[in-house]
Amino acid sequence: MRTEIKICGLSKREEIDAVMEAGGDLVGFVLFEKSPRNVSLGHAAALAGRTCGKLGVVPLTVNASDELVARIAEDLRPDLIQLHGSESVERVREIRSRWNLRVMKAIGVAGPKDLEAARAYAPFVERLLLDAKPPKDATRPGGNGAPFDWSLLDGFDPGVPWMLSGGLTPETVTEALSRTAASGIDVSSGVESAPGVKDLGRIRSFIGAVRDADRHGRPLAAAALARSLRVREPANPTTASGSRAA
Ligand SMILES: O=C(O)c1ccccc1N[C@@H]1O[C@H](COP(=O)(O)O)[C@@H](O)[C@H]1O
Repeated sequence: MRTEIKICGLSKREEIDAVMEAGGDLVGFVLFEKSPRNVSLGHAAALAGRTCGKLGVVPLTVNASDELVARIAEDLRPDLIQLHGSESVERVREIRSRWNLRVMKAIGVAGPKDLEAARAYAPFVERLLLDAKPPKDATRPGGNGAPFDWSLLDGFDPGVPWMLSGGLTPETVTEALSRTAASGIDVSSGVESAPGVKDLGRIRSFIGAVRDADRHGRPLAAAALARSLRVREPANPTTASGSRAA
């Protein structure tokens, strides 16, 4: 199986090139002023152009206003919008239907109740993103380089693809992939030399470690994928013309 890789908080063209060359899938642009990775929408649109459609573009927002969501939809035409604030299920549904956007909802995880909360969003999103719950005095709800207890994720199967994030690094990602069934993985701080300063070598190492894990097999993730495909398979398969298959 191929793990989906998102590298978040990019601000330079050479970072996009590094993700593309190393075999990443998604690039994230932070549209949140309190983050050291904040970029303007115009700059994000220029960087998105650099992907030439070879990487998925994911703007990250925190409780975005209608105006910002509308501008993102219009100027960026993203592959997914990452909602990393306290957006309610109703707000997620509105963003999806009113602006026709595909949504990745981030949930801060510190205990089983947070996973219950995550499940409530599952029918209305294209991805869930599980991140560490931020400390009370944090200035931002994510991008804090903090991991959480992955054993909470044992048996977590929300019925929608989900990404793991929170304090991942090139050194820890292999273990994260062996211990969880995440279909994707997201990183920001762990591929930086200082807050907001991406390190191209660490980006390459991170993506390389994920692709190595893919090559060696990820039993938990493969089993989860097989289960979800069985759920989608019709009970009485028919041919394309509608008659019962032989
Ligand atoms: O990266 C940020 O600055 C950020 C700001 C506000 C919300 C989320 C943010 N980043 C996301 O947080 C997780 C974990 O990041 P890290 O690897 O622990 O630094 C990741 O999904 C980023 O997309």
